[in-house]
Amino acid sequence: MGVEVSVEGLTKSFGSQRIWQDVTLTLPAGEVSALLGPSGTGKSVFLKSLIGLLRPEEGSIVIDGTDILQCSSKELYEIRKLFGVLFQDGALFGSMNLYDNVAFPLREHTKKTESEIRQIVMSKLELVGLLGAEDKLPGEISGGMRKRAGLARALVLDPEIILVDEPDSGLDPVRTTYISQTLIDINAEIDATILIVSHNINLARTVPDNIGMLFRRQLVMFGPREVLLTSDEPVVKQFLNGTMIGPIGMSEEKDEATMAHEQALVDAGHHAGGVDDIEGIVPQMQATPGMPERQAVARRQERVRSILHTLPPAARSAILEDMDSQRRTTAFTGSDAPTELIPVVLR
Ligand SMILES: Nc1ncnc2c1ncn2[C@@H]1O[C@H](COP(=O)(O)OP(=O)(O)OP(=O)(O)O)[C@@H](O)[C@H]1O
Repeated sequence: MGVEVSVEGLTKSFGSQRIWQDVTLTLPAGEVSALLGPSGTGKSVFLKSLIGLLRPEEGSIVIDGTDILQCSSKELYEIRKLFGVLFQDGALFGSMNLYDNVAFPLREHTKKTESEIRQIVMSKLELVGLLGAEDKLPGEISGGMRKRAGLARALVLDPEIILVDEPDSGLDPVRTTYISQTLIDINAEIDATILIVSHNINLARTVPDNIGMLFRRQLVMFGPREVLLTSDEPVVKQFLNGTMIGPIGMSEEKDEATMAHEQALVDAGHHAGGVDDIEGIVPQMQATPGMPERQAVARRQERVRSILHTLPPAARSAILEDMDSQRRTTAFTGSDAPTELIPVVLR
């Protein structure tokens, strides 16, 4: 199973520019979490900090018992081996075909034979749906395929933590759903801790077990998906519905006067953009039939049950409703379930 990542009081600046401050959150072991936020709020900076590519000036990042901000460079090197990272553009070598790109970390960091490498590379290419494309160069395939290849490469060293930076960037909604399904399937197959950085609303609503959001240099919230998806926070609602009405502006946050002016325009009939409010919580994606069961589901249920009393009422009732419907599904598909379904005749 993947390891827990525990971040406390993390603050990062570049010179006098504060990116975010006092960020505290725990990525539960083996669960899928997502970090959302408008462009430029420092999501990628956060992701790079987790793997030690950037160094926050305050706070701690404890991974597998080691604070990577305090440890030696040798320890950091060891901790980094736990990670698989998918960068935005897949970060593939343009002159190597997909097979060699995916094989690269194995040739670089292990003493495996070419036949062992072949077995691993082909199984990861199959997992991301790229079998048959091994001979292609990155320049000959679509952006979605490049991301899949990047994901396959991130998986070959059996990572316990997978960081994914904007898996949807440059992809159409359908390809985004396919890559979302792949991420859920990967979690089912290897039970790794996954953090996805994204501003894709569909992905946020359907993929993660836990969601956090960065805004105005703060972590607005982080917790079980139901907390953010039922939140009344204006910035969260605006983000989830993609409208222009709310605190998020074109390039940065808005002031009160701008917000009042825009609200007046909408009250006068101007369309605020975005989609209509989606009532309730969209069901979370499940692993593709035939994949192993996601171990994270049961673990998360236990964990969430233990913190239920600390959650806002709307989130609490959404969680209880979900647990109830899962119980009913399990009861129906359990050993007492009818073995034959009565066919429905459509006329
Ligand atoms: N190495 C760096 N040196 C100086 N400033 C940086 C560096 N890396 C990022 N920044 C700044 O940090 C801020 C946050 O950038 P980041 O890329 O993390 O945002 P983001 O939330 O991932 O945005 P997007 O969703 O558009 O990718 C930006 O203002 C960026 O210019």
